Amino acid sequence: MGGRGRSRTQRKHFRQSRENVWKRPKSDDATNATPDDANNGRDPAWEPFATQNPAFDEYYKEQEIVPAEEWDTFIEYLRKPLPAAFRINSSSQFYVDIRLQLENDFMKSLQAEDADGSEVEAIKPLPWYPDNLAWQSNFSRNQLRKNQTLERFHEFLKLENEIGNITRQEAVSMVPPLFLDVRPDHFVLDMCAAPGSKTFQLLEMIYKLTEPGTLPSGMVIANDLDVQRCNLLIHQTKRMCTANLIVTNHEAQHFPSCHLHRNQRGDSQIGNIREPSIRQLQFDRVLCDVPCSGDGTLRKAPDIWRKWNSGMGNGLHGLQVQIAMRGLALLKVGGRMVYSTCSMNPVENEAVVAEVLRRCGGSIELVDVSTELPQLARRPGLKKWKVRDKGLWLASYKYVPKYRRSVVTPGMFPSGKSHEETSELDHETEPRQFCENGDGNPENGIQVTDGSVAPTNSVEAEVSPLPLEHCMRIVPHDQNSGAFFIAVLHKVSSLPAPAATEKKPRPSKEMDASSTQPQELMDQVKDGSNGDDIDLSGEKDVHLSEATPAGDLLDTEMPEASLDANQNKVNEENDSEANQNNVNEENEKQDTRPSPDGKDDAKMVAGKRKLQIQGRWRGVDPVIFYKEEAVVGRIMEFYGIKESLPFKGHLITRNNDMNHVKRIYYISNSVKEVLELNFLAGQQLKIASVGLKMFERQTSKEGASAPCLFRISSEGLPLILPHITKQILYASAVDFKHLLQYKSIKFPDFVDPDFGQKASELMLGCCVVVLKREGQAPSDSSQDFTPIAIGCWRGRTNISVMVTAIDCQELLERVSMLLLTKEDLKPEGDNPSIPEAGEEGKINGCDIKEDSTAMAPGTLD
Ligand SMILES: C[S@@+](CC[C@H](N)C(=O)[O-])C[C@H]1O[C@@H](n2cnc3c(N)ncnc32)[C@H](O)[C@@H]1O
Repeated sequence: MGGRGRSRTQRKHFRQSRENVWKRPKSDDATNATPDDANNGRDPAWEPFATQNPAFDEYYKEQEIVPAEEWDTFIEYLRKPLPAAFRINSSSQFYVDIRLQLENDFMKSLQAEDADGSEVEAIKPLPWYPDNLAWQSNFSRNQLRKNQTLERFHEFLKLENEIGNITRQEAVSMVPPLFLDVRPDHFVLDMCAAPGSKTFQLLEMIYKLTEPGTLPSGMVIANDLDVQRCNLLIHQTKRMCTANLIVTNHEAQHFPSCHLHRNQRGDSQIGNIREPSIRQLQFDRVLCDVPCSGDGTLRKAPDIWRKWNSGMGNGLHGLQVQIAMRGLALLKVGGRMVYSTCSMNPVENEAVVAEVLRRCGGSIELVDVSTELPQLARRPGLKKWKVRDKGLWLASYKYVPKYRRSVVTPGMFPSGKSHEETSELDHETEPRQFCENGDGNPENGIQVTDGSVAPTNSVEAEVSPLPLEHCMRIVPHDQNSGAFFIAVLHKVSSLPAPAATEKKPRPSKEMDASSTQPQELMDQVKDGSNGDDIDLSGEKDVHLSEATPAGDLLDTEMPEASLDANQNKVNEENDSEANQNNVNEENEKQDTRPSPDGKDDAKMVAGKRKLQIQGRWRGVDPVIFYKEEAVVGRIMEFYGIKESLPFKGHLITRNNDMNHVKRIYYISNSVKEVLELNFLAGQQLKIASVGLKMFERQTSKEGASAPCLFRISSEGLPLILPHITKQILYASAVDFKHLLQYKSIKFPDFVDPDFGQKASELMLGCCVVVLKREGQAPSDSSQDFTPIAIGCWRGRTNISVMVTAIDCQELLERVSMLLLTKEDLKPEGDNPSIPEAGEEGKINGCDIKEDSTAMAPGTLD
């Protein structure tokens, strides 16, 4: 279950991110409006985007991205809106029901609409995605609102997405994780993870085959440089309710390895750790879904037509290589890394793959995955391409004018050879000698164009000797999708020394393509949501902090700039409900630089809130192992927690002040190992979010007088449920439904008097109500299905539900469907005194208040 526990900041970013991409940004209005528009009274903001760009056509024709005879179809598809796609979350309790609903109900009813003569196509499962878990629908928003069946489908999508049972995601964006071959015991790094659609898939893979109440032995670290996008990532993955995830906020190219030096051991907040189980971060799988120019998402983000230029890809190549190299350095020997972009540009794709293969000199292989996912239509990677810079087509590095050599690098070309290695033509050419506005003067055999005139093909491109045909390019017209590029890499042996120790980046040079400055490039570049339902136009995307050293060096010297590149806060405990284990931007802007001697910590108080410090990271909530034995003992005693759930060392908080801990998070064994290593290595990881929220302090007056101050959170309930022996009630279907409908019921008013009696016998405080299923004896834990349960509060006179309104709504629907199918529930008519949901009325003579909002903790009667 999901839809819970998200902060205001997260919700705001989520809303912003989902603004209609077809709406032209405000800033464009003035520039694009013509006097005619004013006179005609047209609103230029709602003009459709131009879906053409001569420079784009010229570029990709010259690169032979598709055979000449396919060009028209290719372009035609790029101009069509993209069909919507979504995935069923396979770790959802109800995933089988949802799939059945789609297969048996919606697929048929929507097909019937089609048969009625309307133009809409039915929904269909994507044939290449395993187990019918990914679907595509061709309905536009308007169509979805058009009639009742479609509207019902629309509502279904909205609700299930909000709950976390489905994820809207562009079809091609679902592909890279499928080639990672993730197993439940794997440690996985998702280097550029926000907004998190692929992280979600990775977590599902880790959780595959996991029994209720247990956790997989693997884990995922999801990283993103951008703080706002980290919030989206946290928001997205929160729906997964996982204890096996750490969200970090680093430059991927400098992701720390937490390498422990010999004999290094810790005397840290977690106490003396004798021998850590791991001595550095190494991953079985790495997903390297890098920031890119994003022209593969043109169908969904048509503003890219206008912004596109060939300099975007050139400007990102260097960063992409750095990130891929760091990923390979952090990959275990024998491990697999997937490199992917939502760009079609060979400079961001094949050129990057070729460059890392060259740098890794045989320690990395490009895997031939042509037999995997045979139903996915894709094209082999290109072996030849050219580089375009400043209106010039460059077939080889030797043609790069000297003044551009810091920008156009040898690695961008198929041979990867520098000018020393090729027969150099001496270009002392000054910038002024190149025509940038289109008179097309050939210089030393180079055809100069202005970007809007088709160049000649007089310069033959180099051909790469590497097996780049093993890369995959998905093009839109093969299966009515977006475009994507994927390469699968296998680490055969340790990287050669120079490759393993990446040089520090040269920000200004790497980023300066076609005189495009980094910030300008960031503005131009699609934020790189890689085709997912997120668009944060104008947000900072690529960020290279000045001279950040490789992560390994963090524990010796840490330049200020890299400590908190974004000057934003990762803050949780000191704030209200809004800040829950996430990157918080609504905090006051404070100086986030480290204090050289650490003495001025006490002074770091701005406004009402004290600045939080996570090890070496300022403005970030600390990660503290929670070891308050008295409190933990009380919790264990109150809920009767069995030893089957390991507790010791598995609880953390984000607050140094043990007296004011509001939330306690649960972490898996794998996450515990990483946190322990991180502490020993001097807290190199900047952790934005970690663990599963298991307990929350009850702050209401009544809550404060309960024997246990901590209630079980909705997120934590599925995990802890099989391990608790106290404070549990088993409700009949009718009473369970009534609780969901009316939120609060007095003990004598339950239909089953025995239930009311048992409820009154519980201790004051949090309790769990489990739906009694047919043939199930109360407290029978050997069920072949996951129990349906909700967190409640046993008050002085009643039981109140502590579940969000949206979760109640979803559960009501699921329970109704389930029970009606099994004929387990008498029709409502058998209980004439029970009003329909939404009515205000009485149950057995008792006043019922229909509460459309969630029963917020602390508002109990
Ligand atoms: C293509 S998107 C990732 C999409 C994501 N994998 C998904 O499936 O939802 C690229 C991401 O890289 C992030 N990014 C940009 N530069 C980065 C860097 N140097 N290190 C880490 N992340 C970076 C951007 O903030 C953006 O969220």
